[in-house]
Amino acid sequence: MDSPPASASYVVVACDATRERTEHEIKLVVDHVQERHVFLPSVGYQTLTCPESFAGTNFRAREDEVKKKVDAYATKLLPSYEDFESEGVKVTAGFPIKQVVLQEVTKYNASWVILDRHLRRDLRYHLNKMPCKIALVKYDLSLDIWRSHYVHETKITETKCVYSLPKFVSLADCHSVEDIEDSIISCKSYPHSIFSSDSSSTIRSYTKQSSYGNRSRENSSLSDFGSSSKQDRSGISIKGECRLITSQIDQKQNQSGFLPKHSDAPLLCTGCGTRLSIKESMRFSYSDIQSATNDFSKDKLLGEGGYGHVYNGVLKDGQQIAAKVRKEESSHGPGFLNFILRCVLSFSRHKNIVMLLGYCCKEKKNILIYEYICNKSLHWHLFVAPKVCHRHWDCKELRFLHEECRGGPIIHRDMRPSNRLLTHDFVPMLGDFGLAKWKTGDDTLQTRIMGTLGSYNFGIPNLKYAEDGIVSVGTDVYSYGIILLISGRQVGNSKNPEQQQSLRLWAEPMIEKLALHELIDTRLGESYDTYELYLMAKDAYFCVQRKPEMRPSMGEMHMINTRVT
Ligand SMILES: Nc1ncnc2c1ncn2[C@@H]1O[C@H](COP(=O)(O)OP(=O)(O)OP(=O)(O)O)[C@@H](O)[C@H]1O
Repeated sequence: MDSPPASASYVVVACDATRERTEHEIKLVVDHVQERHVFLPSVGYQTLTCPESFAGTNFRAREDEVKKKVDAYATKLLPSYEDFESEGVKVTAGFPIKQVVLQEVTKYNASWVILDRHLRRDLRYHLNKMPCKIALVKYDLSLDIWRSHYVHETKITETKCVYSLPKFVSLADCHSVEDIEDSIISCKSYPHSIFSSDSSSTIRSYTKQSSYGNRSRENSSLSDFGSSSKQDRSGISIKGECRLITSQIDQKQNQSGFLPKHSDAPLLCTGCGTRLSIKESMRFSYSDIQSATNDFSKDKLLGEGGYGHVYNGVLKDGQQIAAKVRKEESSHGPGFLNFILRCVLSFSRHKNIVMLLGYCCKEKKNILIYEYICNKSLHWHLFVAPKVCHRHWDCKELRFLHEECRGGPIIHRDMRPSNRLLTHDFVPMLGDFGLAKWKTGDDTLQTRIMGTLGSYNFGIPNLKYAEDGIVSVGTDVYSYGIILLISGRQVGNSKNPEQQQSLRLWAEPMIEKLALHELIDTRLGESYDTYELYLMAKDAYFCVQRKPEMRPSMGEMHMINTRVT
């Protein structure tokens, strides 16, 4: 392990200042961290209450305007935090957040960066760019340590949380960066005083296991971790602890049926430890699927869609699967062709697209085997158990389908909340290619859609499509806009095109007036991010433009969002 540079005694705390709770969090840090540098990047849609609205303005010109306003807001915000300066804390406001964090870490040679929970989206960026230690404050003020030591090489291939502390590190007793480390170690050495007994978080419970017991001592050896490793009272080094925790996670997974080989596979979800291992053969035997799903038992049934029943299962090597069993049995004819088409289209490999692991055909039975996505669908989170407005609106997967696939764009045609599956980190995964089409020729796909309008597409598209049955990539863009609009709001039967259209008519004037809070379901309370709400509303507004040519492409959406956030 590399030692931090001798001069480094700064902790950079990066917060999104538009959030109400942030002030409490900042105070928590400021009250206890002396002679540290607190950095406060800030953006806010309130600054955008300009007389103009989104309406009738060129999309790109509007974005430039937005950036100027946000910059002005950041400058205005600084004086209100001057009090902190007298307490030996430096406050900086700036935009875009991630670049200013990087700038401040470099300038102050900071040894720690603590990101507030709303900056989770930038975690990977920071892990890639910064050599220092990195932690993330979670919703319950507990702390995830993402890097606990200095590194030379910051380029990472995989991000995963090293360990979690169920409470915000008690900074009251910390007088130096080393103390923070000590605090972390001692938390782990005396779990009963610090760790909650809540076992809902798997990482937390792994951490709890790893913090005491003979095994942890046996496994920690100073020679493993370099001479600069710090030791706690029981002789456990920080890095040793991290390594130990990783092995404990693997051990835990093995206990729950994961075999060693699978435990090396890349993590799909850092929340629950689900992994994805790709098989050598795409063809699965029927008996393997039968035993993985307990012979397609009812308690393994995840749900039923138009295509068939979907069962959860665990393969022999520990890989979790979702097996979609086609309702209509066929070994030839249109039904079988549809099965083949789904297979082919599902091969689109992207980190935000549910991966098809393979297929299984037995006599007339056709089964598609997908990776299992562990945290239900966006539909479930919005309508069945709405709690927090999560950032689920990245459109990377659509950009990939529309703009990055070899052989031309793929139009998904079935974008709806139930097709956006989520991990415990709320990473969206697009599933179900049952209606997808390769776009051929010019701007429109001259294919009349089979099936009823209602069952075809949740966001019925493109009024043009509804009228003459022609789809384009703009169809997906429209559906995506509708998904953004319904976020946090139950709109009755989401398959009903008339309701979708009235949702657009209802939302448009509010967005134009920037009365954005009125868009949000009251059940969400204060638990949403105002700036994200602004971005969502803006994106939705443009995506559901009546004329497809007025809608942005997914590439433009992505570019603008990465620039603004
Ligand atoms: N890969 C998966 N991982 C976890 N759950 C899944 C997966 N695929 C589907 N499910 C769940 O199974 C249920 C049925 O999914 P399915 O995709 O068949 O529904 P659908 O979108 O209505 O289907 P269709 O478009 O074929 O009508 C849903 O609750 C969905 O959340």
